[in-house]
Order: sequence, then C-alpha cells, then structure tokens
Amino acid sequence: MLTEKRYLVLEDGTVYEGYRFGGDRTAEGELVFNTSMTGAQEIITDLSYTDQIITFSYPLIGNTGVNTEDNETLLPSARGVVVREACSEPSNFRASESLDSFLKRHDIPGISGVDTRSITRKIRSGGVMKAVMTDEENHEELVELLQTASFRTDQVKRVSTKSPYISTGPGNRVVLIDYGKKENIVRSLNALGCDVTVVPYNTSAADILRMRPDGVMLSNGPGNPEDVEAGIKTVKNLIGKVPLFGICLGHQLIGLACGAKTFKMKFGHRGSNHPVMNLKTTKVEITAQNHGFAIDGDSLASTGLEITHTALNDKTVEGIRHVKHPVFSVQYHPEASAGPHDSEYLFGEFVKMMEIEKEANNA
Ligand SMILES: NC(=O)CC[C@H](N)C(=O)O
Repeated sequence: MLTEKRYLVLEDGTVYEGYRFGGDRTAEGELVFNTSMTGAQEIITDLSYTDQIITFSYPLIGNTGVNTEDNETLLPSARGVVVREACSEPSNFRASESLDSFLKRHDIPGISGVDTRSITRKIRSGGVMKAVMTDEENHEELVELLQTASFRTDQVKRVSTKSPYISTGPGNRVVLIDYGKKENIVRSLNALGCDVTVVPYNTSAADILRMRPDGVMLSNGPGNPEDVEAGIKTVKNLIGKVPLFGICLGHQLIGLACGAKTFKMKFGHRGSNHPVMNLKTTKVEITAQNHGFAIDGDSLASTGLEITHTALNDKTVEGIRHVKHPVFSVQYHPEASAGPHDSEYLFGEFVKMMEIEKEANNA
C-alpha cells in the first residue's frame, strides 16, 4: 500500500497530489500522455521519451510487470512516470520484477493515485507543458521556476551510442544511425537477415559510405529534429548515394535535409492505435506512435518529396518518399514495441529497395 505523498506540479500552476513510487528524486520535464493499454515497459524504455514525463491515460499500469526481454534500451531516460494505479503484484510468467522496482533501479520517479485522464484532457486542450514531480509540499517557487525554465536541446547526443558496433546477419549490410534507437529496429532488420552496424548520431556520410552499406536506416530519437544538425547534414549527403529508410526522428531529418519544415504539435501522437492511411493502397494501418513534432505538409513542394501516408485523426504527414531517389520514411513505428504489427511490411520494402539498387548497380 503506497502512502507517502508526491506531487505533480504543472507549469500552469495545477497541482496533482498522489503517492510516491519508483525513484526517489525531484524530476522536471515535458509532460506528455500515452494512450496505450499495454506495453508500459517498451514505452518507458523508448529513448524518444528522454527528458519527458509520461502520463499513462490507461488506469492500470504494470500488471504484467517488467521482464528481461522487452527493453528497448538498457538505460531508459524518461524523466518520470504518472499512473492512476501502479500494480504492485504483477502476474506474468515472464515478469522478473514490478514496475516500482524497475523504476527504482533506474532512478526514475513515479506518481500514482492521480486522475491521469484529467491530466490527458488538460494536455489535449492546453498543449504539452513543463511539469515537475516532487515530494516537497510548497510549490509556488517551483511553478515560477518551471515557467522560466527552457528545455535542453542535446538529447540525441546524450543517448546515441558512443562507438559503432555490429549486430551480425547473413544478408544486406545496413548502417543504422543511432539517434536514440529502439532495440526492435535492430531486431526487425536482423529478422530479415540484415547485418546491422549501429553508428553514433554524428557519423559523417563519407564515413558511412566507406562501410559500403546496401542501405542506411535512420532511427527514432528524442527532442526537436531541428537541433540535430549533424544528422541533417549526413542525410543530405547520403540521399541519392544509398537507399535510405527513416523512422520518426529519422523521417523528420529526411524532410529537413530536403528543405521541408517541421513544427511542434500541440500535444503530439503517443499511443498504440493511431490510424494511418497508405495513400497508394488506401489501406488503413493501425500504428504505434510517439512523436511531438511533424513535417509540415505544405513545405514539401519543390523538395522532391511526396506524401505517402497521412494520419486519419488530424491529417498530419505520416509518411514520405523521394520521387527520384530510393528514400522513404514514416513518422510512426513499424517496429511496434509496443503496438500493432500492421506496418511491419515496411522493413520488407526496405530490403526490396536494397535488392533493386544492388541489381541496378551490378547491371
Ligand atoms: N519517436 C521519435 O523518434 C520522436 C521524434 C521527435 N523527437 C518527436 O517527438 O517528434
């Protein structure tokens, strides 16, 4: 039974009172919400949540506990976790610990016993905002501090791999640029036989091309894509030289590299059931999403890019391709984890693209 008080203090002065669980520290960050009913472990270990406090709108979190197989990274960097109820006695044959113990081990504070649906409604109407999770009872100064605090811009640098490494496979050679990648991108490529070399976010195009890859994959990652200047430059210099496939932040970087614009959304898309239309087939895919920025569709004219997928909820751009070069990307997550597998086929399309290019180059 949790009894010790903890508070979630929002930039607009609202205070939610709840109970302390997980790590024991004060933590500030951007307060966002995720509507997934399952997959809390994958969500919390997704590095795209770096510096963010995740509110789960679904009311019971952690009932299957945490296991050793479903981590998207071994060093999660979300700032905090907000739940209505944190299950203290998980039941699942794979569970190795509770959510509370997992968060304690990673020093990520949590607050439970708050009305997460009301927080979600607040963010939907007011937009994402800064918040702090604290055990202090006096909040006036904290609100003032929050209102003047500015966000860091170095998230990708902090979470990217420091040196290259290989996850071997017998097939196509893929260089995966790590902006804060989800492990399931590596697993999905390996499952199709790809040999994956993971490289740091600031690796140059020349260094990548020297590895003679059949294709380059641009990963998901935290923060504002405009802050990842090294990434934009590398992508610019790779387009037309090697097949490219981008996911989420990687997709935004392709847009920026071609001259399109990105913008910060009011409250983003975070959940496991976002409907997206594939404009070529008019088929609807139910997708896993986690993004707060998006490519501005109106800025795509004369970039050489065209829209391939759109979000059915708000008509934002969800997928693009280059009309001349073998380059495509999606704003959502074909690697799922957590979420549905409708768009897993995109990894297959990337492999096909690499095969076609190889054949064309050998002809
Ligand atoms: N999952 C991601 O790659 C997110 C991309 C970017 N940080 C955004 O919030 O839009």
